[in-house]
Amino acid sequence: MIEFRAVTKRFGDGTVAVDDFDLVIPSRKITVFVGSSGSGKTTLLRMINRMVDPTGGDIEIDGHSIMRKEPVALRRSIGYVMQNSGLLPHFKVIDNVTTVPTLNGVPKKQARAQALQLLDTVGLSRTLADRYPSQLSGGQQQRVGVARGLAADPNILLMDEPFGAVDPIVRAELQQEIIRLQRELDKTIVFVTHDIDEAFLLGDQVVILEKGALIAQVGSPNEIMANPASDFVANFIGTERGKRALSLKKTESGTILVDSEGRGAGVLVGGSGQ
Ligand SMILES: Nc1ncnc2c1ncn2[C@@H]1O[C@H](COP(=O)(O)OP(=O)(O)OP(=O)(O)O)[C@@H](O)[C@H]1O
Repeated sequence: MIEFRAVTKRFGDGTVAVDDFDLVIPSRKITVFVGSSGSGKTTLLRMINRMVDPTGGDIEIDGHSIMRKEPVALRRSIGYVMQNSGLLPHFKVIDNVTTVPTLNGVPKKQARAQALQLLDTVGLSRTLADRYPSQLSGGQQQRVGVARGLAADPNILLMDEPFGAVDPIVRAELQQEIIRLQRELDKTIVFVTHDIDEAFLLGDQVVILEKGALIAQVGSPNEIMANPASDFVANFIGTERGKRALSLKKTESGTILVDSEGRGAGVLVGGSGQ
């Protein structure tokens, strides 16, 4: 469990990116921070592994304050995946994946064998191990980024808009991979996105943020959709419009669900749609 307690981050120029933030992030679930640009998502994420230190409050992991942990060791014990994969361009795929375990003292041969297994885990062929990042597609690079994030076998995996730069089809594949990986590996994943559909697809817990990391609403996707806490949330998640504003329409052949444009979106199953 990760717990934020009254956490504030004021940067040197006076910008308050995070203002008095409280949240419990449950273990072995996916928590998604979603909000518009500048709402403080990345700052929240980076405070978990001390890439950014809070200026107020405390963050605990399993009851222990991160402020008492050595930042470099903490950072190496938590997986981090960022947009554009963050791979080292002059390192081969395999060396990108083994960097952190090697720094942690894992013998080279063992680190290499584990890295090859991780390529399997993220759905990449082992034949790509000796390529350089520029010789991979964007989606393959992101998979390597995920393998690298998992390399030290961390309990916590932080993901900062990891699929922002890939095309929608590859993005959908990668989203399914994350759902599968979470089920298989049982990690605590904290995921940042500005895409509410991605947040609802991946999140067990979704945290909708306004400027200053003010929590507009926190809950499961179903809770938020069924009961938006404010007009801001309703507007942000699009309950009034688009594919989330579904209504029943009677047709000659039965009752169907239509979206706000009147396009067929599905049927109600279980008899109530007839
Ligand atoms: N190093 C810094 N110095 C000063 N201000 C910063 C710094 N890093 C971030 N900020 C500011 O803090 C606020 C929150 O930034 P943050 O990157 O956390 O937002 P975000 O929600 O992740 O945005 P995006 O979706 O655009 O990545 C913004 O106003 C940003 O300009």
